[in-house]
Amino acid sequence: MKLSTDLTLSKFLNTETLAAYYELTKPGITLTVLASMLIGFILGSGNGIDYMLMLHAALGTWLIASGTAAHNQFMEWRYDGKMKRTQKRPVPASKISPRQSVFFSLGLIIGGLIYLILVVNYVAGLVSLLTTLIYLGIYTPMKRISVANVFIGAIPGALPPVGGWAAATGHLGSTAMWVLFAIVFLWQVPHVMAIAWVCKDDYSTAGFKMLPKDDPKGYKAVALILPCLFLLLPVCYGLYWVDMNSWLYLAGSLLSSLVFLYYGIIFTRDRDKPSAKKLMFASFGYLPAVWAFVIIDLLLL
Ligand code: HEM
Ligand SMILES: CC(C)=CCC/C(C)=C/CC/C(C)=C/COP(=O)(O)OP(=O)(O)O
Repeated sequence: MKLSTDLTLSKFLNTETLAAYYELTKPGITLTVLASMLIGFILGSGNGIDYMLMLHAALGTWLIASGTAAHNQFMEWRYDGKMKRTQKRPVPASKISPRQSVFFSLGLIIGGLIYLILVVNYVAGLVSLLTTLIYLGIYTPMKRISVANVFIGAIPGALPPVGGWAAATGHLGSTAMWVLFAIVFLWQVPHVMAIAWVCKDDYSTAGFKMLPKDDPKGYKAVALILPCLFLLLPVCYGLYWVDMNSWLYLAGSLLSSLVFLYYGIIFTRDRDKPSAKKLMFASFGYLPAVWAFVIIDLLLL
């Protein structure tokens, strides 16, 4: 009995298995989610940041966000196995079994939720629970039903700054918090549409509906992307308007939004994979840039 426990433990602890579990948590997306939560926490804190509380909020959010991302990979492993982009993920590549991925992901979700409720506050816990439920319960199945999934997926995507705000303040009533929500919500539409164009064939082979129907020339995709890119300009102005940040943030975020818009316009003109790829990379840079301007502005001015 002892020997078999030791063998299971040593198998679990070998570096390849640990790397596979880490990959199951979608580290890139999860880290950006964590950064968005921290921005909500810092702005929600006003002048006095409680660093200990911030650390607890980060740990709880990291646990539940990782678990949520891992559970999405469990739910989609058969479809992921059909796409070039995702077929090397741990479950389709048989590095982790579906059963192991369920235990691991549910453990992280439940652990993170309890941690947030007990150590941070129940509002932050409830926001995270709502995030997980919308992402796994509505968005994930909807990806195979309708392109409207982008507007549903954008809700859990944009809730982490709200969770951060709730963690710092214990409540949800603030214009600045909804401005943060709007920035991430609007950013996701070009982010997702650009990726959907780049991975067009892959997504349709796996049966995902990520692009508008009957849109071979990409006009419908452009109609979704451009309004969001234009709206990011006044929405970014919102944080300056509510006095959360000053001119340095304003200049940096408007410049970032203009660069993002520029790549949106290039895509509007060309509507092909190379221009979609450029827009996709611009989307990867946009949020980190805006968050960096929020922080630099707070530190310097
Ligand atoms: C409906 C919403 C979203 C969809 C469908 C989506 C989809 C994707 C996909 C498919 C990729 C991989 C692109 C590639 O293979 O090159 C990606 C990359 C990325 N996404 Fe998103 N995403 C969404 C929302 C978000 C949110 C809310 C965040 C974080 C706040 C985020 C952060 C990132 C980051 C950092 C990357 C690049 C690194 C990586 O691939 O892990 N995404 N996204
Ligand atoms: C605090 C907390 C619970 C945070 C969780 C937030 C979270 C996981 C947001 C994900 C946003 C999103 C829609 C990603 C794309 O997933 P996808 O399934 O389209 O990506 P894929 O095709 O690469 O699997």
